[in-house]
Amino acid sequence: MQEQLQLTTLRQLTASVTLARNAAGMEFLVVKRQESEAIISLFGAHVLHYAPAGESPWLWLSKDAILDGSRGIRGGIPLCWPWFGPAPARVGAGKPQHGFARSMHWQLDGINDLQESTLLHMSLHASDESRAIWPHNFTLELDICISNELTLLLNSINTDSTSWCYSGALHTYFESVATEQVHIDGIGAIYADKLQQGKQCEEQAFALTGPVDRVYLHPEHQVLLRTGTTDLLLDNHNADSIVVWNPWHQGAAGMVDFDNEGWKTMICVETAITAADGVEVAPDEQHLLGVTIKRNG
Ligand SMILES: O=P(O)(O)OC[C@H]1O[C@@H](O)[C@H](O)[C@@H](O)[C@@H]1O
Repeated sequence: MQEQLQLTTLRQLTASVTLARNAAGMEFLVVKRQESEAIISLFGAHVLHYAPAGESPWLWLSKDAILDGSRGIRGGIPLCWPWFGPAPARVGAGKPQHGFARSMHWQLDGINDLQESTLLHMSLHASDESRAIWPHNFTLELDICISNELTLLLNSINTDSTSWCYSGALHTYFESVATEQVHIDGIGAIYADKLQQGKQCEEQAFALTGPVDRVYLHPEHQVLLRTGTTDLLLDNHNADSIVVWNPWHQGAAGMVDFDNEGWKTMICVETAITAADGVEVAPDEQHLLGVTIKRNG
């Protein structure tokens, strides 16, 4: 993966973490531990890669992902915030899909290199740039915990004098062996089908046989994803829904950063808050959205 990204090491930050840069000048944290490895971009606080040592990656990254900071990265775990999907009416027209957190530079606040895990603490603060898109003050904190499992905790803190609402997602792209090998349990049967203008549908067992863009409305806390190589458990924290997305070949062809064959070996299972009004956060209050991805059994 480090080769695909063509990273040059800048310096060792801790025993497990090095700072690296690609040819476009983007900075990355490369985590190498005894039991696992990960790569995180400071642009978007974006986890691009996670794999248990010696095993195939759990996350999918498009071969055509654009890694120059001009747009969000296709693959890994983009952070959709402070809204999911097209900007809601309360925000106004002409705002970026999935918000702005995935396409801004984040601050690295600290690294805790522990024997059982490596913790990365990152944050994004309101700025003139963010207020031009969303006129509120906030601090967004992301804690990433890397061990034999991967945890992301996204904490939305209201530093403003009035309440605001947010929605969003930990928009995880998983690597799979082939579409027919993907099985998902625990998402429930009821979903809003974004391919049918949000029509509410019901399907008892999920099968990936064509394009899907679905918001599962009554998921269980724990979702089981079978990718063909690994059975993964997703422990979702405070999500009101799970989004499942695969654009299939027609959809992928319409995206410059989605490699032509990539749709065959990916599935997005997203830990999301999609309610139209989102979650209200009062001044000085905070709200956590999180996921732990781990091997089943
Ligand atoms: O191209 P983007 O902005 O990264 O979005 C990718 C997809 O993200 C999914 O979460 C949405 O449900 C889809 O509708 C969308 O197409």
